[in-house]
Amino acid sequence: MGELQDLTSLVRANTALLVIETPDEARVVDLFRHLLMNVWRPLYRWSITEGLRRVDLDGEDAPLSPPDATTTLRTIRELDQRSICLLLDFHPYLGYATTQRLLRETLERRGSLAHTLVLVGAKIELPPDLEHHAVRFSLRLPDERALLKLVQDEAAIYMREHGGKRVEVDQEALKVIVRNLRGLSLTEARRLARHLIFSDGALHLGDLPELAKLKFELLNKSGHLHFEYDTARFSEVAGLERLKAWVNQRRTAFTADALPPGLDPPKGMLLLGVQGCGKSLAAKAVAGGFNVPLVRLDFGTLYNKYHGETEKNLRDALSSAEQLAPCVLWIDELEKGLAASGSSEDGGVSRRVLGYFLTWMAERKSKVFLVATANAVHDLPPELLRKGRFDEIFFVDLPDHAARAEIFRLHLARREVAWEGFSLSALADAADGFSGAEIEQAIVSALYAAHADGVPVDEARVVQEIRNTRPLSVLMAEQVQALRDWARGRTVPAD
Ligand SMILES: Nc1ncnc2c1ncn2[C@@H]1O[C@H](COP(=O)(O)OP(=O)(O)OP(=O)(O)O)[C@@H](O)[C@H]1O
Repeated sequence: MGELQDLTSLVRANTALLVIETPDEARVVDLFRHLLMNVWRPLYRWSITEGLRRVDLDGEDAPLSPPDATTTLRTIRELDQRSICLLLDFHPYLGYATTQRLLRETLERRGSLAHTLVLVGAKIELPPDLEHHAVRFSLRLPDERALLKLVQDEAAIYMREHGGKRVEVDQEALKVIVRNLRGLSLTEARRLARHLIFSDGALHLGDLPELAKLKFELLNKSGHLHFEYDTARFSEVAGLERLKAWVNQRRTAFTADALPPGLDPPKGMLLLGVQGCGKSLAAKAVAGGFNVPLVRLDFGTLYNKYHGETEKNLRDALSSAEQLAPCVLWIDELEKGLAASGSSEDGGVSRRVLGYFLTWMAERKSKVFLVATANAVHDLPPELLRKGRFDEIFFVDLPDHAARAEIFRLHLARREVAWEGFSLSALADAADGFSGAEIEQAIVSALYAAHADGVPVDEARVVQEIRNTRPLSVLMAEQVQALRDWARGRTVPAD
């Protein structure tokens, strides 16, 4: 059913109080004007500046009474036909006892007809007494056709204001921009489109990072998501060949406008494994490869001692991520947020959080690709590892000889060291048992040492730093082996 039909049903059912949270006030008024074709009732609109006016007629009537909140409610109670009253930004006045009481009596229809009151505002919190009278209604967000039209309108405005100068449009970029405006209300999308167009009179691929950042700032209302400015490319990741091929196969299905027949959008993967072997880097590379924003959810910050708040925080964070779709949602150290304990020690909070998270994973349809990373696999709840939760569970092990050589090459090159003069194979031999992070650290230490001596870094110094390092695979040999044993049969090797 469309949103107009949904609203019509609610009005026909004589719903006493509708609450619509949106910045698109004008769209709500429009929608209700259309609704009058399905169910005829007088339509009134109120704001503190304009007072209560009837607006279903061709023009707009003069205000019925002074605009203050209590007089308005009294006027509404005296209306002699069942009416719809749109109250724009009325909720601040609910802080007053008289207003609150009057509204409650109106909703309970004591001495007045069965009017439908509609509270409209960007964010509406109701006193508990009123909340149970309210039906919250979400406006459907504009689709790509509406967004494309909006961008074109803004481009036309730009042209008018710049003496006929046309906006330079890269058609490929336009498609991606419109796709990335999804999840925003019309007002928000218009603001961002205007910003991109008016900043340089053009729409091009270079606008995408700015758009992703602005959209994130608008949508991360919960504050639990972090926007990761740094994504990566798979060319910066050594090894992990099977994982790369797997992601590559899913790229077009994730980014395509229309899904290939018979396929659901890929949902995500879990990366388990040894510390410092590139799990976080791979998460960043997935976002870079899909060309979508990367947002990180810090599970640890969701926990709150007040009853129900933790679940609410998770709900808000996941719903912000869905509004940001298409995006990659990265949950680092998943085991910290969803520890296997799930006992009643915490009043069942971790059980409920896990339950909500599993349902979300199973039921979501939006293009949020989840990349969860974890080190302490024994702490993960078994439900999470069951087949079908993630599309795939990869085990990221220590890099093999070829991957180590590639890690040396990548990191020497990144630090502008002429790696051609180094024997990458000899370095890879020396760094047997090292993680990528440890190799990177050895290069950095060698660079510091060479800098202090005022000479360029050479292979011998890097080898020296490697010899000075006791890698985690030695220091924690038993844990690493236990991890590998656990992973066998339960996960797919990433390499
Ligand atoms: N396969 C790799 N290719 C290139 N660089 C790597 C690789 N593995 C690790 N590194 C380097 O080590 C750094 C740290 O790795 P990263 O944080 O991705 O590991 P991790 O597995 O997520 O570790 P942790 O479990 O400790 O969070 C990376 O930023 C990168 O510079």
